Amino acid sequence: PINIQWRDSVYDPHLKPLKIHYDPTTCLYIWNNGYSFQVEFDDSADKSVIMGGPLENHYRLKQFHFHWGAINEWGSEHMVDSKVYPAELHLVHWNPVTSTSFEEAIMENNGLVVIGVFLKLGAHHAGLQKLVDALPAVKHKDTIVEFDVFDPSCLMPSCPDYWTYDGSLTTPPLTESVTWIIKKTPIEVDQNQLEEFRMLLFTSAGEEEKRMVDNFRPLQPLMNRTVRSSFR
Ligand SMILES: Cc1cc(=S)c(O)co1
Ligand SMILES: [Zn+2]
Repeated sequence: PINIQWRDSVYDPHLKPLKIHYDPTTCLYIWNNGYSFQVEFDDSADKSVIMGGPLENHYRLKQFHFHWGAINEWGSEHMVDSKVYPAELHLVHWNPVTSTSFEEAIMENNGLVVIGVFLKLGAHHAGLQKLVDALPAVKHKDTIVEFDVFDPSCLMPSCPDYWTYDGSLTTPPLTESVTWIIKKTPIEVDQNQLEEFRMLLFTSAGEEEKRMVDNFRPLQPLMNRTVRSSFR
């Protein structure tokens, strides 16, 4: 993740609007992978896909997860002009044109697209609450709960503006295979919803409990990369 300096980003008039078509019935389950809680999707067909934006072709939704802090002062992976948010949603997609599976796409250039959405403290988020209500069932690492019919579009801000840059995964294998699309406008969630995230555990049942908080990676230097914006 990087600190997006608004003034260093370059408006690219060729960037198209991002097109998102998620099929709620492709939602499979939620699980605690010991790093975040993750909602997995059936990616065996082009049912939940994104296209447009900076993308050459369509990409399939595989999973989404969040990164958050122990307190509201930090938690997001990206920053905007050094402003951090209490949490960040990542929707992970892979390229079915150049790869036959997500696992293969991870190792490919342009294999993955991750849409990042900032969460800020504010109004209750009704769409998120369905997810939050399921979290007690995945409190411990390697627990899983069925979670069907959920449309992650409800977690998208209505504002179409985004930044985009080519980067890497934020966790091993850290391959430089990711096109990042970071939405400019955060979504609002309330204090109780953030606190439910912080009730999850990194640890398995029976182990000494470690709260799942601060599961974000530190900023990386931008190096010679350019951040493009879809808006002036
Ligand atoms: C594949 C993948 C992507 C992200 S962004 C993450 O945090 C973990 O795994
Ligand atoms: Zn992530």
